[in-house]
Amino acid sequence: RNFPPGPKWLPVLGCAYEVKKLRDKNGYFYKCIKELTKLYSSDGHLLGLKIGKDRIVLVNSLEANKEMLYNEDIDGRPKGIFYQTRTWGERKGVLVTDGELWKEQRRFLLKHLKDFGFGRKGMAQISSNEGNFMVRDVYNAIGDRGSVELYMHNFFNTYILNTLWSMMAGLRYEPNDPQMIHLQRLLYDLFAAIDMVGCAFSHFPILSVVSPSLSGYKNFVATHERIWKFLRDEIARHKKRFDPNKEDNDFMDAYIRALNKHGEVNTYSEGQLVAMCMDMFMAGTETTSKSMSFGFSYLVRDQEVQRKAQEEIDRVVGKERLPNLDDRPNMPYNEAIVHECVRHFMGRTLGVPHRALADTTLIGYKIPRDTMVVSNYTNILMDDTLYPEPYSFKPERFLKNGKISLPDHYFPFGLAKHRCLGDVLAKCNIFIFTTTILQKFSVLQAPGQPLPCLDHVDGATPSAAPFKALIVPRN
Ligand code: HEM
Repeated sequence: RNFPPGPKWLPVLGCAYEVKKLRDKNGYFYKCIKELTKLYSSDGHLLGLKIGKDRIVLVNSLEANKEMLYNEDIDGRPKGIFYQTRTWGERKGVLVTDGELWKEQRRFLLKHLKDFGFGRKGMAQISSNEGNFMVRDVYNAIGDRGSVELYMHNFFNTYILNTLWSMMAGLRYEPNDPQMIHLQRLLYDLFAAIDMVGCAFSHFPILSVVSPSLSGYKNFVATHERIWKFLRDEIARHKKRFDPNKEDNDFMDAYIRALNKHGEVNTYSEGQLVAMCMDMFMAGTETTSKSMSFGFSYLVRDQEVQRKAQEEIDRVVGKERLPNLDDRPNMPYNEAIVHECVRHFMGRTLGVPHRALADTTLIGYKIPRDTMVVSNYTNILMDDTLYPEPYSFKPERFLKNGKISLPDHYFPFGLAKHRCLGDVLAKCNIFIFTTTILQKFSVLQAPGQPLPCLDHVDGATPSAAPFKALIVPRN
């Protein structure tokens, strides 16, 4: 009683059939949520669903989202086959865990990542170095031809991964590294096949046994097995060359030192290290590169935005040196582009699911313990009363009197205890990579190709539809 309004629940299925029907009709999960909210919720704040075994509440309004994110009774993360299969049946990592393990490990992760530059000058330097490699690679691709056509929806992936991986594992990869191309392809397909609230086998776990291929379970496990192997191999290499008398080179070293010193005590274990690396690999790269995929699809479509960004870059940085993070305070237009990229990405998806740790209430509705509670960012970041013409790319919406001004309703990285821990890196990378590319090149519609399409690829993390752009040196 007093559960948030939504479609009727049938035995076993819940309202899975109605959700599937509307999803197929609309093409996108967010459109399906919008239609269901309109049909069933008179105040629009919340939508209550039951899909198979999962009781799910989608949090639509700004008011309800703020209340939810600050409610400590909703600070859990979901349990179940989907979340635990990621980490070989156990609850590990920092992305979808809660309680003492999450608290202790999140603290350790942040403390030690800082030793390797995270959130500090070193991080900006790492990002600038990757910007340098990126420019080198584009010039190489152009050769003596004067211009080159490149796929832009995934162009930044490896450079973004490198900024994080150099702090996590002391490594960087070349964009044509076959293992990296393969891993990124696996991740892209995986994220397109699932939603933030799960997938067929998580709502109906029996499907993982009776129909492992069709339900996506087999693919889910196979992708994770490859990622585990990639990470375990790297951890093994780190362990082999670990020297207790030498300074740690990266986060893996710091964790191995802690394990060597104290053993697998409390929440510390080698499995936890693998899980944390996987979480960072997934949460840290897909999100930023897909934000940039949206940004560049709009920059190709709207040359006036590109022109204004380049005018500011030329005025503040000039042409001799590459942009760096110290330039950001003097480049509000380009900083506003960063926020607009992130808005377009998060505005097409849901937050990382929370779970009610106890019976509680939200906007006066009852939320029973173990309900999955998920922020509907589309509703906030694409609300035309908060962001007029929400599907246009308008950096100006984050500027006031020529300075950055972020409204209270802009929180694409979440709020409170589970707030994203990588926002500083994400914003640093988007700023450095966008300004570095636009300083050196113009990014134009490729001849014979349509303008980048605004329909995106749906999934747990949405992506701009694949598109090519023509890259022309500005000098
Ligand atoms: C544009 C880029 C990004 C966006 C939009 C984004 C957004 C978010 C959001 C909305 C959450 C969930 C907050 C909640 O549950 O209430 C989150 C959590 C998280 N993000 Fe990000 N993120 C981005 C980049 C990154 C990066 C670069 C990293 C790693 C360096 C990262 C690591 C994490 C982790 C570990 C969590 C879980 C935090 C926790 O539960 O304690 N994210 N992010």
